[in-house]
Amino acid sequence: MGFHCSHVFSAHHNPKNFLSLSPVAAMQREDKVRVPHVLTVAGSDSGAGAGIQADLKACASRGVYCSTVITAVTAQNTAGVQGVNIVADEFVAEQLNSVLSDMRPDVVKTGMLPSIGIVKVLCQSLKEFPVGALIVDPVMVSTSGDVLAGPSVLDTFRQDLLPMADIVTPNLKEASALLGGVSLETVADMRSAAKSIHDIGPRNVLVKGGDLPDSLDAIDVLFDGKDFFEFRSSRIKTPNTHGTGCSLASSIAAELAKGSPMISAIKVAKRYIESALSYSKDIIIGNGCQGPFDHLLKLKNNEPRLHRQRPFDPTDLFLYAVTDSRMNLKWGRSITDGVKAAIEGGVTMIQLREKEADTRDFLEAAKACLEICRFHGVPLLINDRIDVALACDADGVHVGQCDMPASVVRTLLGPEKIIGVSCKTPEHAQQAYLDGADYIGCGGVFPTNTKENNLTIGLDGLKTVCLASKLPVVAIGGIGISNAHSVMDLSVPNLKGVAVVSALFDRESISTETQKLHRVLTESTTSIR
Ligand SMILES: Cc1ncc(COP(=O)(O)OP(=O)(O)O)c(N)n1
Ligand SMILES: Cc1nc(C(=O)O)sc1CCOP(=O)(O)O
Ligand SMILES: [Mg+2]
Repeated sequence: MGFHCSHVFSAHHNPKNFLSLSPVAAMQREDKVRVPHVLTVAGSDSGAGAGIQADLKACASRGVYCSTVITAVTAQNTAGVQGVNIVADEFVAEQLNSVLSDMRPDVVKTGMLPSIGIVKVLCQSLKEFPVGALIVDPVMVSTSGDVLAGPSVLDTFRQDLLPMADIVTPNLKEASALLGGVSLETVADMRSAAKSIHDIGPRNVLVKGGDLPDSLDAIDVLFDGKDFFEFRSSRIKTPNTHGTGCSLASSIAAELAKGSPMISAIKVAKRYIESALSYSKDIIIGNGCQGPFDHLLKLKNNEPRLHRQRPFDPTDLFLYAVTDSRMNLKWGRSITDGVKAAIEGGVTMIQLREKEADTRDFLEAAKACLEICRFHGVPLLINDRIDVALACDADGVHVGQCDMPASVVRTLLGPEKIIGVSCKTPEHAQQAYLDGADYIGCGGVFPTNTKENNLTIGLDGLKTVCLASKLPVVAIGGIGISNAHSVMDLSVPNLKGVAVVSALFDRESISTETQKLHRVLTESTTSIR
């Protein structure tokens, strides 16, 4: 700590001291991972659709660290720009010094550079602290038509900044402004503009044709000084395009920081923007005519309360129905019919265990079951198939000792989803807890024909695991109306209920059997709730 403090205090006087690590600090870094890093030098957008905020989100989404130097603070929303407060040149210089001297970004990406002084201090800083690549997004006019960098800055752009750039990414208006107002209406015009801008000095020029009239696709043209490349993506009908320019440039910067060559970086960045726009095409933020999009592809999950997953409640394990494709086939039922009947009978949790189903059929069935379960407030988990759970946004998964480790599942599914792990020993239960599971399934309590070669641990085995477990437990294996009470009567802490396959699904009436079992559990001498 002392080491860090002394450097923070000395930074203003001698920023280069940041770089001289003590041998101890250097050693501490040996086994650490250095992450790709983009520094964005841009303006703040209070509406957070564009500028610094878009850059941060785009880089985070692409898995790259992003530091920020703020050149202006704008008062901005989905209707337009209401005010701009330009940061003093000296303070932009100080921010640049702080970041570049210590954090050594791989790539610098520029956005709004609203004054000649700011462009000059940036060029000076980059000469002092060279970086792997410089991406210049020549932001001049906001998408709402407001001027963000006046014509007076253009000369400094052309003379000082563009010759240092690895790539410059103008839209049609910006390309035209850089070239003194030429008209750009066709792909051929874009090509010739890219060539002329290249003559100013940047190594690559990407002219973005999003505003090109009469074009079904969004066409961008790259000139690398030798060849032309065209990038096409489908034009997504949405008002939520505010910040696409900033985000594209940041995403290119992010890919370059990861070590991609220029063409792959542009391709990946364009694909990312296209998917994010398509995902966000119907979201509503603000009342203006151009909304932001969802860089992290998460906002749409905020469905109405009825359709949203609720937090895991251990009492959901009380009567846990596990489906079986063979039993459904035997009784001529669809998965959804089985699920509906079990819910009608009073189950408190459902797991789709469809070992034989084709992936596509399984996914479709899972989506349909999820709709039914969300409507009734019953959590729906998927057995084994993390991919299916992710694809249908199920409430969670159940995995066994030979399936994907729960720690990996947790990383893939995130903190909110429910994860259950099959355990037969206290050691399994301890590991499930450490791996971030929410509950354990413990069995086979009794012999079963449903799962081949399943080890029966008996009531004693169940008791041992329950006593050792730090997680709630659901008992499984050969449990039905005739023996459920003996499980409940164990009256051990953590035992919250029973999970059942054949006693519900290998029966003529699923709902009747479910009701009967529910009654047995409720009436059992010791309430485990
Ligand atoms: C609630 C519950 N407990 C245990 C299991 C068994 O899971 P696993 O050991 O992975 O075996 P399969 O079900 O995949 O055959 C379960 N599914 N549910
Ligand atoms: C899927 C499963 N897992 C078990 C375990 O011991 O982990 S026993 C089992 C099958 C449970 O089916 P039934 O209720 O028909 O006996
Ligand atoms: Mg399994």
